Amino acid sequence: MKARIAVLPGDGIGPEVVREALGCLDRIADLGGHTFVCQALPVGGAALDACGDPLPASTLEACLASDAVLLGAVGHPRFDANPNPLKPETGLLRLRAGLGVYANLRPAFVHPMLAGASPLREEIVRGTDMMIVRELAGGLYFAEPRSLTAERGVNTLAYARFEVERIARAAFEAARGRRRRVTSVDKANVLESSQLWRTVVKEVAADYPDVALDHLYVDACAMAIVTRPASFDVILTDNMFGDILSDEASVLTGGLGMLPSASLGGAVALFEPVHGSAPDLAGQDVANPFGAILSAAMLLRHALGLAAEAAALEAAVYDVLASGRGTRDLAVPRATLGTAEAGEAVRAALVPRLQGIPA
Ligand SMILES: NC(=O)c1ccc[n+]([C@@H]2O[C@H](COP(=O)([O-])OP(=O)(O)OC[C@H]3O[C@@H](n4cnc5c(N)ncnc54)[C@H](O)[C@@H]3O)[C@@H](O)[C@H]2O)c1
Ligand SMILES: CC(C)[C@H](C(=O)O)[C@@H](O)C(=O)O
Ligand SMILES: [Mg+2]
Repeated sequence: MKARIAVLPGDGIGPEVVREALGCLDRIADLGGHTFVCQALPVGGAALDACGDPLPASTLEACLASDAVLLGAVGHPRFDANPNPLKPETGLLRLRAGLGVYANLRPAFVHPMLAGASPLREEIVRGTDMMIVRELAGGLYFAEPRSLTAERGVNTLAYARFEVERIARAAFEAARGRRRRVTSVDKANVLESSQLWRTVVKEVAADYPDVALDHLYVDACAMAIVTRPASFDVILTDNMFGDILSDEASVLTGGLGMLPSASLGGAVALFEPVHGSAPDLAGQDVANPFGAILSAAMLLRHALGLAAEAAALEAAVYDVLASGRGTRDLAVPRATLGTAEAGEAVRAALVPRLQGIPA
C-alpha cells in the first residue's frame, strides 16, 4: 500500500525516539512492498524558534493532507519563563484540536516475561493489560472561560452531553475487542461535570449489555492502579484525569518510556508516545524509544489497517525485552542499550516476525 505519514519530531528526545520508530516503519515498508511517504514538519519549541508559532499553519495543513501523524514530544523548561503566552505545548493542543481527535487510547500492557521490570511488586503487576480511554478534546484543557491575570488564573471543567457520549462509545467499542469491562473514572461526589459524565456513561452502557460497567472516583482509581492493576480492562476518563492516570499506569509497564498512544475520531489520526520531551535525557542517546515504536504499531493498526504488521512490530519490541535487553530506564538484566541500539534490536527482531505476512 501507499500511505502519507506526517512526522512531527518536536523537542528534546522527540527526534531521537521518532527516528527509531521511522526506522521500523521503513523496514516494514521494504519487506512488505509498501510505500510510506514521510514528511518531517516542525512543531512545539522547534517551530516556535523557527517561525514564532508552535503549530505553523503549514504543519497543520500537511497533517490534514496525510493518512496519519506521528509525533515525538514537545516542550522545554526554557519556555516556562517566556512572557510569550505561546508555549510548545500550545502547539500540541492546537494540533489535537485541528485534527479533531477526541479519543485517546493509551494501552498499558505488561508482557508476562516482564512483570519484574516494574519497580512495583511482580505479583501485583503480573497480568496487567489495561486500556485507558482518555477524552482528549474537551474538559479542563479546552472549556471556556479561561484567562490569566497577575491576580487570577481561570480554567473551566465543563463537559457537554455529546462529548461524553462519543468518548463513552469509543470506550465500549474498545471493550468489545477486549475483555468487555469498562471502569468509568470521575469525581461525581464533588463535580457537576462528573455527575453528567456518570449519567451519560450509564445511558450509553444500555446499548452495550454485553459489556460490564463500574464506576470509580479518580482518587480511589489512582490507588487501585498500583494495588490491583490486573483487575482493569478499559478505563474511561476525562482529559485531565486521563493525563495523570496514564503516567501512573506507565510505571507498571517498566516506565514512562514504554507507553504508546493513538488519538482517534478526527479527520486524521495522531500517534505519539505518552512521555514528554525529557530535557534531562535529550541528546544523550539514552531515551527509551519503545513507546514511540509501539505508537508506530498503533499507527499501522488504526490508520493504515495493517494489523498483522502492527502485531509483528509489537512482538518484536517484546522479543527484545524478553531477551533481557532494554534501555537504562528499564529494570531488565541488560539495561545497557542506547536509543539507536534499542531501535536496531527491534528491527532485527522484526524481520522473522514479518515472515509469513502476505505482501
Ligand atoms: N506529549 C508530549 O509532547 C508531552 C508529554 C508530557 C510532557 N511534555 C512536556 O515535556 C517537558 C518535560 O516534562 P516532564 O519532565 O514533566 O515529563 P517527561 O515525560 O518529559 O519526563 C518525565 C520523566 O520521565 C523520564 N522519561 C520520559 N520519557 C522517557 C523515555 N522515553 N525514556 C526514558 N525516560 C523517559 C524523564 O527522564 C523524566 O525523568 C515539558 O515541557 C512538558 O510539558 C510533553
Ligand atoms: C504536553 C501536554 C499538553 C500533554 C497533555 O497534557 O495532554 C501530555 O502531558 C500528554 O500526556 O500527552
Ligand atoms: Mg501527560
